[in-house]
Amino acid sequence: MTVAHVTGAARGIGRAIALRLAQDGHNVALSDLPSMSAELEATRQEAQAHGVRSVALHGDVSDLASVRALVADTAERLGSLDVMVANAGIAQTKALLDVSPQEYDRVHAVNGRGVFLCYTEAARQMIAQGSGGKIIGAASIAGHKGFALLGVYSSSKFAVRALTQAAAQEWAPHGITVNAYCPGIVDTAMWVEIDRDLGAINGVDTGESMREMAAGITLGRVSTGDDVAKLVSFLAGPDSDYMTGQSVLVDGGMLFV
Ligand SMILES: NC(=O)C1=CN([C@@H]2O[C@H](COP(=O)(O)OP(=O)(O)OC[C@H]3O[C@@H](n4cnc5c(N)ncnc54)[C@H](O)[C@@H]3O)[C@@H](O)[C@H]2O)C=CC1
Ligand SMILES: CC(=O)C(C)=O
Repeated sequence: MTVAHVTGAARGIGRAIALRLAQDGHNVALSDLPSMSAELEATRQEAQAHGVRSVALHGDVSDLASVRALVADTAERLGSLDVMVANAGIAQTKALLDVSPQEYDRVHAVNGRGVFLCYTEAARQMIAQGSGGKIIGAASIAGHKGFALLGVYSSSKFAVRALTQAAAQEWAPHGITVNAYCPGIVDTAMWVEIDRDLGAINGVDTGESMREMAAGITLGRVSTGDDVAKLVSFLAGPDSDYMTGQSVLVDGGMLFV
């Protein structure tokens, strides 16, 4: 049985991925910030109901010591690390002229450095194990197009795509594939926050910004976490063995690139 680690697994897309990977038969290590421990434990219990082993771990993906411990604990408690899903991320909805250098750094610390640390620490473990692996990161449609009022967030997601391409080339000799998923508008707590902040900036009612963005979705609805989890299930399994360095849109047809 393979072992998958999912960061940011307490809620939203990470939770959906955790449950789908458990359903697929992976043993799962699920991690999130300590402040999310109740939600994380609920996800872990749901995952375990699929008949796999599961552990809940706490850590901050922006911190090297923390990510090292997450990887080491996964291998120690579940026997190996075969799939890393670097899902944790934060949003920021602000005009560029209003973003302080500290605010810029925080977004990149979680979304950029966090993915870098999860990718590299997972790769070190997989290389030591000697049996390859699958590394998967959270990018976004905002990693394909810079969105107004989401400029710093968008730049952090472009970074994920670049890291994914470079890592794929560097670690192919070790049998490790590296790919990213690029959701569009997913109905999670993150989008509730973005909708609220866009509404405040543009002076429109709650829900209006999401409705406006959703109007551009070819398939006519916003995404669920499960829509994204289906793609991650494929990327984590053997059917994607001949795929690496890709950042795959799963956006209902918002961007055509
Ligand atoms: N919701 C959306 O429309 C889209 C989301 N994404 C990306 O998908 C990923 C998941 O997004 P959602 O589930 O919507 O977000 P969310 O805000 O609902 O969940 C994110 C999870 O990550 C955790 N987290 C945040 N900072 C962390 C840190 N420093 N260390 C460890 N965990 C941390 C949070 O506690 C939370 O449980 C993110 O990377 C996001 O940027 C990409 C495209 C669209
Ligand atoms: C949260 C996110 O990535 C977008 C584009 O909405």
